Amino acid sequence: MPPLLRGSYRRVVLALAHRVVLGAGPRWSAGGSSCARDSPLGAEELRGELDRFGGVSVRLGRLDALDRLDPVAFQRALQAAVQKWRSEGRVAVWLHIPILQSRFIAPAASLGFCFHHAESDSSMLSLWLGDGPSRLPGYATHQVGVAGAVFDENTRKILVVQDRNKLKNMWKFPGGLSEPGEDIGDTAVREVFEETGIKSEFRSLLSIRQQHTHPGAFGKSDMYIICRLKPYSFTINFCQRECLKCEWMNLSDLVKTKNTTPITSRVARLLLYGYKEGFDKIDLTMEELPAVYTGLFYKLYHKKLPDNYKTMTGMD
Ligand SMILES: NC(=O)C1=CN([C@@H]2O[C@H](COP(=O)(O)OP(=O)(O)OC[C@H]3O[C@@H](n4cnc5c(N)ncnc54)[C@H](O)[C@@H]3O)[C@@H](O)[C@H]2O)C=CC1
Ligand SMILES: [Mg+2]
Repeated sequence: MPPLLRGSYRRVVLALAHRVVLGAGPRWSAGGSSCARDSPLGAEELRGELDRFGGVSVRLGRLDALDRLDPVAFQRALQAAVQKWRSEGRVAVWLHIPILQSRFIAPAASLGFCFHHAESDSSMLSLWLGDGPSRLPGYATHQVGVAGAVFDENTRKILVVQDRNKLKNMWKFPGGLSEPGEDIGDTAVREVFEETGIKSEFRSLLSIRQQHTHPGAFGKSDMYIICRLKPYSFTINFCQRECLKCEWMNLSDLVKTKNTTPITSRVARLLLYGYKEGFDKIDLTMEELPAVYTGLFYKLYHKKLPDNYKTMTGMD
């Protein structure tokens, strides 16, 4: 490799080669990753970066000139840019718009852009340029709720609550929605503590329910996961805002009661089965494994695999 294409210089050359610069106005300065302008405002110029699928990503927050660009001028610039990208065979355009630049959403929509997703401070619009119907992946399809079935094997009691804001007051396991980046078991332990004051630890995953067009999921589907937790504190101090009642109930009473939801009743019976015949019959245990991406790990849940099967290679 020539000396000039070594190390950081090579990285800069490659990064510039992947940039897509376009428009009739003055050129942008190419200093570092920022897009600082070195010429007067009014330039109708948009800069994007190529992704590995052949699409172009444009982050409006990085284009300083847009602060003083009106929506009509933006629409002209974007239209010209889209034409150019289309002629270059790009398959899609991603437009990242900070919330304070939302005045550019309508002009983009008039050119065929649609919302792909939104976060609290920005939205992402996309436009498919490839042949046939769009092959861009959609965004989130489910919300994830997690409950904790906190079972005390010594007393055979199970922790149950009645929600305050529900139409019917039925016994259920304490739980709630998972936060971004939160492990399933951590959600169960956190929600149980927030709603009941009981401290517990994760033991296993017991069930997964999938329900579409769930009323509380903003039109998305709902994934509701119930975990088996082991308590290590026992004094209830329940959240009055979220719960109407909270108690340690005999597992056999929860199995019998009609004042519960079908899923709670089913999981109560599953726990009874596990208690009588061994929790290995019902538990999906968790193990952390390395992801193929360097430095990342994930949690895998499945029935316990005997150690000799973890290394076994053949059928013998
Ligand atoms: N079958 C069962 O036993 C039940 C299962 N679930 C599942 O539990 C999960 C969610 O659990 P939650 O306890 O509901 O979540 P959560 O414990 O995270 O509480 C949600 C909170 O948000 C509030 N809230 C919800 N919508 C609101 C709105 N539009 N405006 C203002 N406040 C609002 C609620 O009052 C509650 O305080 C879901 O996966 C759901 O399917 C929930 C209830 C019963
Ligand atoms: Mg809750």
